[in-house]
Amino acid sequence: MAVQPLTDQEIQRRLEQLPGWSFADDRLSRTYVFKGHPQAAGLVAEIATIQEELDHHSDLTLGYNKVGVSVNTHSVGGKVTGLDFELAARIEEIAPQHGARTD
Ligand SMILES: C[C@H](O)[C@H](O)[C@H]1CNC2=NC(N)=NC(=O)C2=N1
Repeated sequence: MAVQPLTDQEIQRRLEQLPGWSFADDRLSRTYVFKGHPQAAGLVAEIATIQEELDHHSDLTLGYNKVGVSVNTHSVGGKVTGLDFELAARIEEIAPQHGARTD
């Protein structure tokens, strides 16, 4: 079955498994905070690899010690789908390895 937008209720249910992520303006978002720039940049590089593997791409912002991730699914007109949650879960798996703060 083709990818479909999730209902608000389903989004809220899935967000319970992703502490730190939020839903607003039809996007899933999270900011990660690091000790410094190399760690933040390292996460961005690994996210890029995962995004190519999934063929699903977030908007990333790299600051001095922060990485912002924001994603929805263009092919359904910019709504949140299971693909966005799949990417978020993959990023959550690797962020601690780059020293992302857990607070
Ligand atoms: C052709 C290519 O598979 C599509 O454009 C993919 C690429 N990455 C994507 N990323 C996101 N976030 N949404 C999409 O619909 C999407 N589509």
